Amino acid sequence: MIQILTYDGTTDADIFQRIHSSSGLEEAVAGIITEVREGGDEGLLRCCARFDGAAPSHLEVTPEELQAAFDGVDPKFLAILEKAAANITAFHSCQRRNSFILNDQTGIVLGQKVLPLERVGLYVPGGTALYPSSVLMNALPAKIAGVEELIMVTPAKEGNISPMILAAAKIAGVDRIFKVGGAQAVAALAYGTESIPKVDKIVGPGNAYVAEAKKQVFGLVDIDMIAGPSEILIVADGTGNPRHLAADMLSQAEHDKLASAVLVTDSPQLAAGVNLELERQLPLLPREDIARHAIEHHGKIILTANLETAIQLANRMAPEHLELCLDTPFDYLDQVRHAGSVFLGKNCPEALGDYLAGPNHTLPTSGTARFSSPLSVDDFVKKYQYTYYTGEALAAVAEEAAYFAEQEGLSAHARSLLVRLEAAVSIP
Ligand SMILES: NC(=O)c1ccc[n+]([C@@H]2O[C@H](COP(=O)([O-])OP(=O)(O)OC[C@H]3O[C@@H](n4cnc5c(N)ncnc54)[C@H](O)[C@@H]3O)[C@@H](O)[C@H]2O)c1
Ligand SMILES: N[C@H](CO)Cc1c[nH]c[nH+]1
Ligand SMILES: [Zn+2]
Repeated sequence: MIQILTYDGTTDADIFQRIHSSSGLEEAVAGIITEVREGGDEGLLRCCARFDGAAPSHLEVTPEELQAAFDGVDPKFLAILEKAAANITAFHSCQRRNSFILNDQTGIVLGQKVLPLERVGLYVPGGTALYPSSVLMNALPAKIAGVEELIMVTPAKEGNISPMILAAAKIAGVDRIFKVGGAQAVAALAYGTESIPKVDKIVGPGNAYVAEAKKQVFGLVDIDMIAGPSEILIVADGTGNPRHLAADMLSQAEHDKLASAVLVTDSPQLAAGVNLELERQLPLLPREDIARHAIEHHGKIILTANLETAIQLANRMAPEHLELCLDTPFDYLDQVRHAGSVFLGKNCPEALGDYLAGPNHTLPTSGTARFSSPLSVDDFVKKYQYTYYTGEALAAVAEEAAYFAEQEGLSAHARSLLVRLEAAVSIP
């Protein structure tokens, strides 16, 4: 069902879909942002009525609503959410950064302070599928970083948010939750309204409207990344199990018609076997239409001469998720340069990472793993640096620094360096 390509060293590495942008999207989103910036809550509610069918009767989820939702969720699911939260917390706790002080020169103290962001907005998608896992993956690193106030927004259907989403928010310690989604929610977080406080940074995945809104408000606030459709690239040799590999490809294909699933192997037998398995398993999926579209339009099976070439190709593609379905995957890990998250061995389906393993599932897509990283505690802190010199320490370097300034033609800089010196009698 997928065309099997033989890699000749020139196969286009630009296989993953670029960030989706439809015509008119930019203008439509700019209009929504203006409506919220100028109209505040009124503009926001108008947009909710227009794009989500109805405006919620009240914007903020009350503590009673939150508790009732939590109490209504299947206890088995609550226990799994708690377990996922514990694993995500354990992993992300290792990412904490310390401030430092450098005072190895007499009379000089240098330092860098790491501080949590004060207020962060978390977008949780709520259109076609529900992602309580994304609540945990985005909120927990923020809590670990020490963010003072975490504001969540998500679309409400008929005035209500899914109890599973609310339960995940309660477990993760989200501070306030608002029943708004889409570009209007991003605008409200960026500019603030009477009800929704302005935040310093907006994180979380969303559809094309959400992504475009994040792009347009970047600069006024920070954003995490523009996440495109899901991607998986599997490197496997002839010992791979076609049934398992096809299942892994379909796990990401079912996210989105634009999702990509790629197998790179040195085994023609495995390639053919996975192809047959894809066709066999697709009709078993409730989201067959989405997964079939993704596989048929953005699925690839690529044959390489050996595994080293397979990994070189993976590096060129810089996939969001990379599975090394090999018997000795650690032998190959050092060859990996560009990927969002790597899954090692034959017992590590990528879906483990979506929910439970602990590493983050908000990852760079569309080849951006070449220069960007998974969402982490780093996304929720900022730094400032500081410098202290005694008079003696300044005197020891002032002339050199002033000379440097003169070379740049900046004599006021030079003057400020020399004017404090004891011997600065000639400086007026
Ligand atoms: N990368 C990740 O970690 C990750 C995780 C979960 C979800 N996702 C992605 O997030 C996306 C979720 O999208 P979704 O649509 O289900 O939910 P969403 O919440 O992102 O978008 C729904 C909102 O879009 C707005 N909207 C819809 N049609 C509109 C229109 N014509 N004009 C203006 N606004 C409009 C509405 O306000 C609606 O509430 C998917 O693409 C999914 O793959 C990614
Ligand atoms: N695989 C998605 C990111 O590409 C994240 C996710 C959430 N739930 C299931 N999967
Ligand atoms: Zn997934």
